[in-house]
Amino acid sequence: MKLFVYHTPELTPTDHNPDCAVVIDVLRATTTIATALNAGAEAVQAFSDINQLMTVSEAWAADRRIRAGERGGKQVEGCDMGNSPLLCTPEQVQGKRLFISTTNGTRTLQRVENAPVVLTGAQVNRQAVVDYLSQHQPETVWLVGSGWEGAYSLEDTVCAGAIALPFYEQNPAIVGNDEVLGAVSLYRQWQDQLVELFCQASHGQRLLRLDLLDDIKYCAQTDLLNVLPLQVEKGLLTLKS
Ligand SMILES: O=C(O)[C@H](CS(=O)(=O)O)OP(=O)(O)O
Ligand SMILES: [Mg+2]
Repeated sequence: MKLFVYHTPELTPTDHNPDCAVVIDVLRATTTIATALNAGAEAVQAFSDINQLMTVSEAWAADRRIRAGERGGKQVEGCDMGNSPLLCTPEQVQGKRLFISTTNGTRTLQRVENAPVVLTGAQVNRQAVVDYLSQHQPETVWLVGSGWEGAYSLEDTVCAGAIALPFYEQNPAIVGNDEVLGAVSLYRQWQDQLVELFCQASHGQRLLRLDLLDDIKYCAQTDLLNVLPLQVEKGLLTLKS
């Protein structure tokens, strides 16, 4: 197995796909996806285009769907919620499909949708991702951060390091690109102070300006949820059983 870390979807190679792609958007899309599925959502369907989300979700009865639309950290008009994982409670999502479109994470999912295996990872389900990779040993694995509008995001790369660390410690030869070592080093440095790191990050600063410190604290909880979102068809994620 070779691990490659890409800080943003724009930095991934365009001429080939990996055997397995792990989409990472800690603040907040992949944290929200893991939380919603853990809370009993039937599935999560991701859209990079909000208008397409609204059209496709129209076919679902209002009591069987939740429209989660976010741009710039704020809820999109006409949606039921924005992108906060704290709203994905069993009472809200049980048995419903979460239709989600966010600023960054849903674009990353689109970028890697043709990979044979697509998973979503966040700090909250880090171990579930590690367990899958350890068990299945894909030949090439991309850990793809979502960044922010094409720019680097600390929180996504530190999560990539959290996933890569156990493999690197077991066999340094798994390193596929320099970014893996950078991510592992970042996580080693900050693993016990993730809230502090996230609050210093540009993304965390944006969320703090929106009074969303509780979201940051929730997203920083390592291995909170033993769930693994798996793409079963392009853009459609369910729990890996
Ligand atoms: O909803 C979020 O936290 C972000 C948007 S922003 O960076 O807060 O403006 O979207 P995501 O796609 O989860 O990075
Ligand atoms: Mg993000």
